[in-house]
Amino acid sequence: MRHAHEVGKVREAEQALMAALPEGELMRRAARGLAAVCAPIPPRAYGSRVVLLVGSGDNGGDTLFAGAWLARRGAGVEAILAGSKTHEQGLRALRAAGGRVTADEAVIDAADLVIDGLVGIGGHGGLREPYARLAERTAASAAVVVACDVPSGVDASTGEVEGVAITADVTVTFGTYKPGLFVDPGARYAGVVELIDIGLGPRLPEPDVVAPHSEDIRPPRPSPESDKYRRGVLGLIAGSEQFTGAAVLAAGGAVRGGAGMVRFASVRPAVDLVRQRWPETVTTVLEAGDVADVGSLVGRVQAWVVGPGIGTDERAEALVAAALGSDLPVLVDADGLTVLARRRDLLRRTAPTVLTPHAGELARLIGADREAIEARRLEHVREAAAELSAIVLLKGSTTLVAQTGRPVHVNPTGTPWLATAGTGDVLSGLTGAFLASGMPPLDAATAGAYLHGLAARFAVAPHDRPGEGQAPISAYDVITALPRAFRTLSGDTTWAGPG
Ligand SMILES: NC(=O)C1=CN([C@@H]2O[C@H](COP(=O)(O)OP(=O)(O)OC[C@H]3O[C@@H](n4cnc5c(N)ncnc54)[C@H](OP(=O)(O)O)[C@@H]3O)[C@@H](O)[C@H]2O)[C@@H](O)CC1
Ligand SMILES: Nc1ncnc2c1ncn2[C@@H]1O[C@H](COP(=O)(O)OP(=O)(O)O)[C@@H](O)[C@H]1O
Ligand SMILES: [K+]
Repeated sequence: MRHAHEVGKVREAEQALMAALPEGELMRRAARGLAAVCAPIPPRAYGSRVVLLVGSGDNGGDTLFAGAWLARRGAGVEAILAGSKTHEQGLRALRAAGGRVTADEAVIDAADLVIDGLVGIGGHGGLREPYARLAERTAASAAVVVACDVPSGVDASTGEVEGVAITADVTVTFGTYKPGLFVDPGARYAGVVELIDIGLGPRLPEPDVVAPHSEDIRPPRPSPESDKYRRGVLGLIAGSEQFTGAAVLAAGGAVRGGAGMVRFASVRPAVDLVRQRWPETVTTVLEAGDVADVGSLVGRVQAWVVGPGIGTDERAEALVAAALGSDLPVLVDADGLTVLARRRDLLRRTAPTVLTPHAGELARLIGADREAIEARRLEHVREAAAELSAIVLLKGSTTLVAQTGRPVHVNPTGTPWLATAGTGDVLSGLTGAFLASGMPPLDAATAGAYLHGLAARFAVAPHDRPGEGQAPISAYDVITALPRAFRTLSGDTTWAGPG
């Protein structure tokens, strides 16, 4: 897992470490790390044009020291001092190394490399002038842009961006990742993120946000003792007279997600279609009076998924109530979430509940504004998990999974091509398969988002070659690419079976 800490925790750890080190040592480590990442970037070491954007705090200090290092190795370094004051030792070091100070902002236009040291973790609110103007000019230049610690204008703790921010190709961050580098909109501005170890690690507390690596994703694998029941039976309630496709897609996610069995219940047209496409499912046709008894009609299951395409009428409400009335893990998605917005009482239960809203659905659930959720995803997903007593997977650009008392999990896979109807249904079926296997719900949701996003990437660019173009995908293509996504996980590439 990559760990990210909010600013307050970074500052505390930094204070403790600083007290144990000679003065200036921490900044030296940060600046050396920044310079080492920057050094190979310009087309030539000698005579390359490097511009430093220097603010009034220590972020500017790091940048000046890194600039001094580059100047000593032959780069032409010019610093724009944009703050009300400047880090004095940093400025002395730059001048001693042959770097210059300039007031001419046009140097940005011709730069090979711009290092953004305007603000780091001390930033708050939108960028003020002249910082905003410098950020815009930098965006218009052809220079490679490296942000020191965080792109200026991005809130390090939340990823919020108010107005203009530096758009970086690379962000060199110190001591620990910052949540704002993982979560949109901030993540979009960060580019590739490089972490520099400055010795903070042992002094850091529990992370606020974590991003899994592929080795952290461990979907259930059958063992020699497995049978279909022990692998986990998923009960899936999806589809209606009007919406049948959602049922087929959710069933596909569950089947390809490795459920031992999928028991599917719905009205006749949805059952017929699911049977046709996924004959391996065991189906139950629900007549008008069957709804409240769906649990006993379907038979034994280890988890439920309810919601995709069920509509939002009274019948749908009864289906959601029936699933949540069980003492099993239940994932509620799509129409099921719309029903829950008016029946939050159904969430009072002891077994785990997983909710998989997009921002619009979450807005209805917690009575918030959709735009506010998009702008401050971390805050809202945490709030929702606490308020709804559920594990909440918030979909969209950067999917987040929150469970109260645990770091928020941020999904590193996915692609904007996923923004197409039906892909969410695949995710709910897939995650349901993991829940049915007995996986803890936070892990199930994290693994679901990861594999779903990876499958989508494979579907978009199947050959995985550098420079390969991308093509639009359907939700069905994501299902088809799921086996390949599973196989990339560590340990799944070699077959050590019989023979
Ligand atoms: N922590 C660590 O482990 C280590 C930290 N290190 C480095 O220190 C950095 C933190 O330095 P820092 O505390 O001096 O704050 P910093 O980010 O330079 O900004 C403060 C200045 O910005 C200004 N300002 C704020 N918002 C603004 C806005 N919207 N628009 C315009 N201006 C704005 C604000 O002005 P004010 O609002 O107070 O008037 C204040 O003057 C950190 O990111 C890392 O690079 C490393 O050296 C070693 C290890
Ligand atoms: N801009 C985006 N970038 C990356 N992924 C996105 C983006 N927008 C949507 N997605 C993903 O696409 C899927 C859409 O799900 P959802 O909105 O529930 O669609 P549907 O209800 O039609 O199935 C989710 O997995 C979501 O995370
Ligand atoms: K910065």
